[in-house]
Amino acid sequence: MGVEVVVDDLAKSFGNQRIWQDVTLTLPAGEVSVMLGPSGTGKSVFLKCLIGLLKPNSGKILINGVDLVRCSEHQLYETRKLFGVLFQDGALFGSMNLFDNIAFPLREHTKKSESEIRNIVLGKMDMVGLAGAERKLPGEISGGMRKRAGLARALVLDPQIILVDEPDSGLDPVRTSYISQLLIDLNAQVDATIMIVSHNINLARTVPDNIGMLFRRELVMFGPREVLLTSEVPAVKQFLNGSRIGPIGMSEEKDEATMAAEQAHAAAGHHDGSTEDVRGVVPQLQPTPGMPYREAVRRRKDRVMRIIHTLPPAAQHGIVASLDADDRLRYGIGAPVR
Ligand SMILES: Nc1ncnc2c1ncn2[C@@H]1O[C@H](COP(=O)(O)OP(=O)(O)OP(=O)(O)O)[C@@H](O)[C@H]1O
Repeated sequence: MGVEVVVDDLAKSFGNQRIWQDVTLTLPAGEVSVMLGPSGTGKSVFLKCLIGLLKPNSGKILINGVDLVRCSEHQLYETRKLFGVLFQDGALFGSMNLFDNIAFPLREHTKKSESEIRNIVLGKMDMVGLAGAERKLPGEISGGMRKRAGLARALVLDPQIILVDEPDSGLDPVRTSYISQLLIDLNAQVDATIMIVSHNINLARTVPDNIGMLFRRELVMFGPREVLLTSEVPAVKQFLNGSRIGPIGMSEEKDEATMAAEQAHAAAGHHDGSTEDVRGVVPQLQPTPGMPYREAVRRRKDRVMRIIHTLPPAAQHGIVASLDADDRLRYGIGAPVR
């Protein structure tokens, strides 16, 4: 099973440009989490801090008892072995075919024989739906296939934590849905802790167990998906509906007067630019039939039911509504009122 990642009071600046501060959250072991936020709010910076590519100014990142912010180079090197990362563009070597690209970490970091490497690479390529494409060069395949290849490469060392930077960037909505399904299927197969950075609303609504959002140099929220999907916090609500109405502006922030003028414009019947008005908790993606049971589901239900009394009423309602008869029995909750 994947490992828990505890982030405590993390802050990051470049020179005197504060990116974010007070970021405190826990990525629960083996669950899928998404970090949302408008462009430029520091999602990729957060991801790079998690893997130790960037150093936060203060705070802690605890993995298996090691604080990545203060640990030795050796501990950082060892802890990094737990990670698999899919960067935005797949970060493939253009001159190597897919097989060699995916084999690269195995050849660099292990002493495995070529026949073992072949078995692992073909297995991972099959897992991401790329069987038969071993000899293709990155320049000969679509963006979606490059992402799959990047994902296969992220998987070859059997990571316990998988970080995925904007899996939807450059993909059409249909290919984005396929990659969303692939991420859930992977989680069912490998049970790793997965953190996805994205601003794709559909992916955020349907894939993760937990959602967080960065805005105005802070973590606005992080919690079970039901909390953000039912949130009345203006920035969260605006973002999840892709609307112009709310505190998020063209260059991140808006003043009160602009907000009031836009609100009045919308109230007068003018369209707010959103094509999405989805309310409440939409169903989460399930693994494709034939895939193993996703262990995170049971663990997450147990975890969320332990803290349900601390969550807002709308989120509680969404969680209870998603329970089946067996769950209700398990958690001692009565039948729904008809
Ligand atoms: N190495 C760096 N040095 C200086 N500034 C940086 C560095 N990396 C990122 N930044 C700045 O940090 C801010 C956040 O960037 P980041 O790429 O993390 O945003 P993001 O939320 O991932 O955006 P997007 O959704 O558009 O990818 C930006 O202002 C960026 O210019």
